Amino acid sequence: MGVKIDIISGFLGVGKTTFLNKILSTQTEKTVVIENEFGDVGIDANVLQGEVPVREIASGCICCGLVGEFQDAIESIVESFKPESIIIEPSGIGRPGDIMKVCEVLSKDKNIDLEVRRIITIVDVLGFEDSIDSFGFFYREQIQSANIIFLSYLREVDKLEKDRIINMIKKENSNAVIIEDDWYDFDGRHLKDILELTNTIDTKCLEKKKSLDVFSTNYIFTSLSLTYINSIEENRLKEIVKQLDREEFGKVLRAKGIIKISDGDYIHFNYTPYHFEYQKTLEKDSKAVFIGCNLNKEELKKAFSKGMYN
Ligand SMILES: Nc1nc2c(ncn2[C@@H]2O[C@H](COP(=O)(O)OP(=O)(O)OP(=O)(O)O)[C@@H](O)[C@H]2O)c(=O)[nH]1
Repeated sequence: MGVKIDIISGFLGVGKTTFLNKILSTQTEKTVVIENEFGDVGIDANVLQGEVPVREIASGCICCGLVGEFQDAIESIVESFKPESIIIEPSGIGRPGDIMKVCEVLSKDKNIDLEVRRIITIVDVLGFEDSIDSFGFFYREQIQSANIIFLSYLREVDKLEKDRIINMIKKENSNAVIIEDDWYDFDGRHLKDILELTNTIDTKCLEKKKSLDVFSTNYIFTSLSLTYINSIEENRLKEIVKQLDREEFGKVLRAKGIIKISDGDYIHFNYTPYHFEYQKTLEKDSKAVFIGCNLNKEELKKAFSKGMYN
């Protein structure tokens, strides 16, 4: 039997790693995770919990710039772990169609029996319209490739708005199962049950969704990684977030990291233009990643270094 591939797709900051963590807690198959981060510094591998081995591929997208590395990773995982399944979390600007293509090439050329079982796409209902307007080409592809779609931040919209967004998603993909309940509250078992229901879906319909062009997301998105950031005041961090919202450092679409705040605690923060939150963490390895378009990297660096001395 071939190795089953599940892809957890979705734009920057929609909840892919959170979703993955939930399903890993109930994993019964012998599984390996491939975690792809666009930035140079990986944050998500630290966040993943449990026993499942995680292979991290950073500094680009496994569907364009890092195809070779991705192929090598699959080959070595299959050879050394002999997994029953591989869960791939592409970066938020990754293209599932291209990942499917790579799996197909590996099956044909290297005789590795891989079967794309599911493409799960998570959509942030608050960011949907903005993102489809700004990044239609591949944002749409993430939705169109899915055979199951989960919705994030449902609690922040009313029923009317939720139905409006779901109708727009259906126009992009009428074949996918759209889970209309708030998955964020579900435990891993519940999510696994939902996913297993979609096992019966004929994944052949995914065939035609493979990308045909050679567009690379690396051309429009850039990232900045900061390491060894000194402590920063909580209020200063909140000020920086306001600056991010005002696009003072370019269009920052995602920021995340671990930093020390001035009372000595470390926090794990998550930012998108629609959400900002942070909580205390036991990690003590300061690092942050910013992903966006036209990033003003020098100003961003300065903002954080100012924070050190305030
Ligand atoms: N309240 C709420 N928070 C959410 C929801 N989905 C995600 N989050 C939070 O959003 C933040 C980002 O989630 P991640 O799981 O890191 O998102 P991601 O898609 O892996 O992000 P990338 O690193 O950009 O790929 C985390 O703090 C989550 O707890 C949701 O539906 N509701």
